[in-house]
Amino acid sequence: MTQTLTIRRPDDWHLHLRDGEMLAAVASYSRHFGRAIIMPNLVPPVVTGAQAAAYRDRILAALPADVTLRPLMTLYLTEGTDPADLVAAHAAGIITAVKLYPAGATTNSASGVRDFDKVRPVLEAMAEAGVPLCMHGEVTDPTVDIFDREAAFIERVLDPVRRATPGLRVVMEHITTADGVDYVMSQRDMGATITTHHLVINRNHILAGGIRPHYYCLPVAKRETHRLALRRAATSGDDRFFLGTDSAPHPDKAKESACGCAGCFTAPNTMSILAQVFDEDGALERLEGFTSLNGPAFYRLPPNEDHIRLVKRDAPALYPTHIPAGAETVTVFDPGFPLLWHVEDPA
Ligand SMILES: NC(=O)N[C@@H](CC(=O)O)C(=O)O
Ligand SMILES: [Zn+2]
Ligand SMILES: [Zn+2]
Repeated sequence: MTQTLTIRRPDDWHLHLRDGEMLAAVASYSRHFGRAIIMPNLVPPVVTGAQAAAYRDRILAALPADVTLRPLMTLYLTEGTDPADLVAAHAAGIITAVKLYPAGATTNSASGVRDFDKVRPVLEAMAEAGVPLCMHGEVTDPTVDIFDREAAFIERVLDPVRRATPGLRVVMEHITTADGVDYVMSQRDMGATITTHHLVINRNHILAGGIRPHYYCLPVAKRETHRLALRRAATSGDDRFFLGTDSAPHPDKAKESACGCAGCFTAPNTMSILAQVFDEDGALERLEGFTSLNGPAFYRLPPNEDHIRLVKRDAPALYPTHIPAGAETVTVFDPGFPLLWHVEDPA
């Protein structure tokens, strides 16, 4: 028995495509998405409008001719960001948003913000010009337990910034806790992305029965009650929540290491996994809102015109377990259950 579901083409509101050989290796795996917000944490980071335009051109050059993904660029906010350059890049359509990494919070975040007062003029200019701010929501205070860093960020940074900068449109990226869900639900004019993997794994998947580096990402997956809160938020139909896969490829050598880096590579099988998750929760009719409607509404963009079709079959959809990237390999996220939903594109 097959079952089909046709939805507007989805968008990915948080994606790492990297650069060079890795970009060439991973770009086509986001083929089902219409648009993607491209994260700027390259080495060195994308900090000016000119760098964002050049990076966008490298992405477009790396995409095969039959992939229509449109990259929406972001700038990496530093304490030295020039508000005039940022506002001009937004007005010219080069960037769609700006990304804030607390310094040291995650992969390639050394140039991030240490002193939030120093970026106050930039945030005010962004509020004025309507440029959304995407935040990696974790404090970096070494005295705060890593499982509490998102909750501490809400109290110490996110809420104070929102109060101090009325009109600033904020996306709390890759929320991982019930605290994140509750905060977003208490606010207006704010969005939150939820990743595919945080709907599937909790911290036991990383740590019980052996350490599994391919499930390690930041913010780190929390306990099961938090995963269930994310599932409820994503499948609720509440338009403040939308998909940002945070697909973040790293060479296997860098993950399977004494100090393995953070990030799950979910681009290849994300839509199959999400269909499975929403199906399991009896919420298939709300999948389109999460993947294809709520994000554009927040970013004040029209939804994609075209569609993809998801088909549930008896035989699972097959995805590679690893992909080659130059001389390296990258492990594809393993959801741990068969993926009965196949993506048919074009619909
Ligand atoms: N999510 C991750 O674990 N890693 C991301 C960075 C990020 O989004 O924080 C990466 O760039 O590898
Ligand atoms: Zn992040
Ligand atoms: Zn990310």
